[in-house]
Amino acid sequence: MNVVIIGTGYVGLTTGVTLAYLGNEVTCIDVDKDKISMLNRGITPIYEPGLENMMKAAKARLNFATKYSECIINSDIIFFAVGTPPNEDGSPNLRYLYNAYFEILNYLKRKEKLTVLVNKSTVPVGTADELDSIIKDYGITNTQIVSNPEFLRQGRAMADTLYPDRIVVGGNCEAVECLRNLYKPIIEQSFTKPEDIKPPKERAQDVLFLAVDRRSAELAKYTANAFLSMKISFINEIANVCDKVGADVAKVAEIIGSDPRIGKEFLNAGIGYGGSCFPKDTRALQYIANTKGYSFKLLSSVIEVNNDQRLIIISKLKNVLTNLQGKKIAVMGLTFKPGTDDFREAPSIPIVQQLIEEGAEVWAHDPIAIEKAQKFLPKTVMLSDSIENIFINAEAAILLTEWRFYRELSWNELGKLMKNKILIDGRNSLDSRSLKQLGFEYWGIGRK
Ligand SMILES: NC(=O)c1ccc[n+]([C@@H]2O[C@H](COP(=O)([O-])OP(=O)(O)OC[C@H]3O[C@@H](n4cnc5c(N)ncnc54)[C@H](O)[C@@H]3O)[C@@H](O)[C@H]2O)c1
Ligand SMILES: O=c1ccn([C@@H]2O[C@H](COP(=O)(O)OP(=O)(O)O[C@H]3O[C@H](CO)[C@@H](O)[C@H](O)[C@H]3O)[C@@H](O)[C@H]2O)c(=O)[nH]1
Repeated sequence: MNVVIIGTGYVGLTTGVTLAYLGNEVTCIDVDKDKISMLNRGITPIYEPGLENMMKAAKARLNFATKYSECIINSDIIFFAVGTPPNEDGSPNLRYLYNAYFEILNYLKRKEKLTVLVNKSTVPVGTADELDSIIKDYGITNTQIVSNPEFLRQGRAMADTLYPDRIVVGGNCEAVECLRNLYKPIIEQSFTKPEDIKPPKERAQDVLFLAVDRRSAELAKYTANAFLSMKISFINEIANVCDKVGADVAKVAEIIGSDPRIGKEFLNAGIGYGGSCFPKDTRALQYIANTKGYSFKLLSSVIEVNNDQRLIIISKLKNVLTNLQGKKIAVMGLTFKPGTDDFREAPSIPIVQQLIEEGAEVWAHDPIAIEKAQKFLPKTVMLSDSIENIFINAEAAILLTEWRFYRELSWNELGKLMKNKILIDGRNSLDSRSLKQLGFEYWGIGRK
């Protein structure tokens, strides 16, 4: 099939490369000239394991462009994967999506064959209906809009796309069948498996294809993210209770998680969730409910708990150091989670800002994103490629992103560089027992 992807970010690029790999002719369009120029040179602008290799493998069927052009006329399916970032009030900004739709209207008018327009961007309930009526007002009748929410995780985007649990398509029959056909190799798992992209260990055998109405598909995306965020905020509150009563949150999570009704995923306590989706989508769902006169109390608490949780690490530091004025603090990990170079809503940003406000001298390290960090952190933060540098004379170290790199460090040697061997693990990721044996004063989140 002829596919056009509008918006070549995490979602658009992953989708475009995958669909080309599966045998479709794909054109990826983006207004960002630098991104397209990199892609045309075979370089991926984002860090996603397996993406670059798959892009190479699909090269013959993959085009990148900055201009909407004749490819729209020839397309069977057009995906919209532009950003929907939050406005000040939490509502999603739909400017990019509407702009993209307006850009293609003139081309659609010239088309004879049916075009399926696919909303992959996360959008409020009713957006597809609204776009549908705008298109009809322009006298265009040969299009059908479907909602096809995306559930990939950054850092695992390729595996999540090739080996998803489910594919959700909301829309009317003809368009839904067109997408079922497009996704057939994934639904049936009948493609050549790339060697460097492994399926998740516990994946169900069949990929569920869920054909629903558009509004349910649109709401399901927000619901999934809100529910996962709720699990994280819930376990974080349990961790805070653990700290008060002397229990271990990892043990509590293991016990409750072994009940399949609860499930063991997303029960890692820490400094809260970040990233481009959970903070944005929880606020968007809260906003959507509010606009309909419904106050979503549980979701408001999920958001509030997450905001407070980020700064818990500062209180823990102050408990051991009394005050932070003039003290060197080593910060490990800056991206919002391991496996990505993304800083959107990274907890490291408010934490580092607060450390600076408290007068600390902040030295920070990240295994892959130290250059990018300059754009997001205050200028006074000393960013270093060398883990040793940040530990020299440090009064304490804090871990904010659980990169494997930090678990594999030679802690004995690093401890010798520090002024005080104090370690606060904001992700409960380090081996507390061996660190204590090495003489570290170790504090986790909700760990005895
Ligand atoms: N990042 C994720 O993990 C993820 C997962 C699931 C769903 N989503 C949703 O998917 C959507 C896209 O997210 P993303 O992270 O890929 O965004 P992104 O910011 O990485 O990419 C969006 C791209 O769209 C481009 N763009 C904006 N306006 C355009 C236009 N008019 N024409 C062509 N290109 C245009 C931008 O230049 C940018 O490259 C969002 O709604 C997001 O909530 C994201
Ligand atoms: O037990 C956990 C699991 C995650 N997190 C944090 O939660 C955030 C989000 O993590 P993750 O879900 O792995 O990353 P994303 O790439 O943001 O993916 C989420 O957001 C995407 C965008 O909507 C969805 O498509 C995915 O299904 C959804 O998992 C990160 O800050 C993690 O550190 C925790 O604190 N504890």
